[in-house]
Amino acid sequence: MTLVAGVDSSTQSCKVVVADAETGEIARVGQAPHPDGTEVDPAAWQAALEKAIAAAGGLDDVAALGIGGQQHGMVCLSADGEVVRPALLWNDTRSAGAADELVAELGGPGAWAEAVGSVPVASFTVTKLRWLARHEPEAAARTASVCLPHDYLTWKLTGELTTDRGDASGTGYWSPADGEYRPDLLELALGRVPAVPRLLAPAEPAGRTASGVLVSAGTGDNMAAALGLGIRPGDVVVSLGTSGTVFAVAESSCADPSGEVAGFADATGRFLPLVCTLNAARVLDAAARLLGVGHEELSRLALSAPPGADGLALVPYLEGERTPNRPDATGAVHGLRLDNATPAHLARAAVEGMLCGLADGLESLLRQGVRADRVLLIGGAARSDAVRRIAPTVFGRPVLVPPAGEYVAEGAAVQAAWSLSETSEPPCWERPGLTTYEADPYPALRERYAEARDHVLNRWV
Ligand SMILES: Nc1ncnc2c1ncn2[C@@H]1O[C@H](COP(=O)(O)OP(=O)(O)O)[C@@H](O)[C@H]1O
Ligand SMILES: O=C(CO)[C@@H](O)[C@H](O)COP(=O)(O)O
Repeated sequence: MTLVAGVDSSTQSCKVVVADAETGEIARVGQAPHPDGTEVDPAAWQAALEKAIAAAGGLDDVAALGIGGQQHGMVCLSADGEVVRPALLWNDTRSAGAADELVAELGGPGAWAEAVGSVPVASFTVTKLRWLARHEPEAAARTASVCLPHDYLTWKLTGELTTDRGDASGTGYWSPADGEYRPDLLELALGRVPAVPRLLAPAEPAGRTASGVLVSAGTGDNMAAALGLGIRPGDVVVSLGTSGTVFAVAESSCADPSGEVAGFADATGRFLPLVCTLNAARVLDAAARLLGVGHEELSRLALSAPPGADGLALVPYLEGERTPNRPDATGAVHGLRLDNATPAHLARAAVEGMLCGLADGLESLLRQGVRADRVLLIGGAARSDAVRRIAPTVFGRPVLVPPAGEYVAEGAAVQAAWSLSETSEPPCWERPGLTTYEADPYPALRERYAEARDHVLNRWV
């Protein structure tokens, strides 16, 4: 039996799975936490990766490894390969002003959608480079090359600075439609063109570790999840991790001038239209903290309240929001009355509010012509029974839930096996059984959320 390993170096932690390269059967797993915060020293990701690999039994019997990583993070390297400053992550919103500048300078959102398939907001790497040039000119001057979190870890393993089309498509300076970098946009942002990772073909190896383990190209976490689930056109994935994402695999590229849908590339040569919210699983973390309960009790409370929480509506912009682009917004609770001022109603409103943000994202995808024959629900918050049972009410359609698993890491392992086999398409591993959750739609809930979502305060200055 040949074993491969896959990694999910995500916002909150690093997860590793070791699997059979032919069947995908999981043999071992490991995990290690990441530091909190929206800027992180990449050395912390490397330390967590080493711990998670050790927890997964090491790589001595593994033939290939792939790295899936949180998208967009700006990793700046000096000429001698030192990290110039902590990486700004996808959920850092300090470059929101820089994003507005760049959008205006290129000629508006439509120009960016045409150039790179997406309209940059603070999450995108290109806006972080502009912020660096304006606010940390010395660090900008020392930046010889810029890469992404998964590129950094792959580089540390192989000595090669490479990337893949999936993660490159989230930078704001690589075009999914053309398959090329846009050095003009790098120069617009930073004032000069730094070195960028060499782009690898989907199954092209990045190199080998010192001990000889083959390392695949790696990719962004959502692209890896699509691989891990084996989704096809017609499938839509709702991922409820630190970020909330709604995405699908498409045969052609997308360019949404509204900026709601990011026109990313996937890890196989196709495309990955995606909507991302800053707020997802941590909305439920916050609600549990407010109520002084754990996730199981929060779920029980939420299910004990009626759909719509008797008019209590929670707007989940706890970290600002990316879609809609409200980087300075805060969360809000509306419709509070004596009869709905209960822990159960607040728990229900938190689940419904979080899901409504993703339901808006699903509608944005549909407006771009994406087919949603099936909606799959994954991510940490999908472990919640309340989330699984309430999601069909909010989405107005059934949701299919695979067994709790690390589908980003499994997708990275699929890519590792693909790099070993060098076949034209990735290996088709046996997919887990899906549990269907159905419920009566409750349109008034979405109408109530639409009434509430614009009535929020900006963060306290
Ligand atoms: N049973 C649960 N109910 C609700 N949230 C949960 C549950 N289990 C884990 N979570 C939350 O899921 C999040 C981690 O999900 P994960 O997909 O691993 O995030 P990421 O990949 O972004 O690091 C954490 O915020 C955690 O609190
Ligand atoms: O920014 C995006 C997608 O555009 C996020 O999906 C990040 O890739 C973070 O992912 P998680 O840590 O939430 O898995």
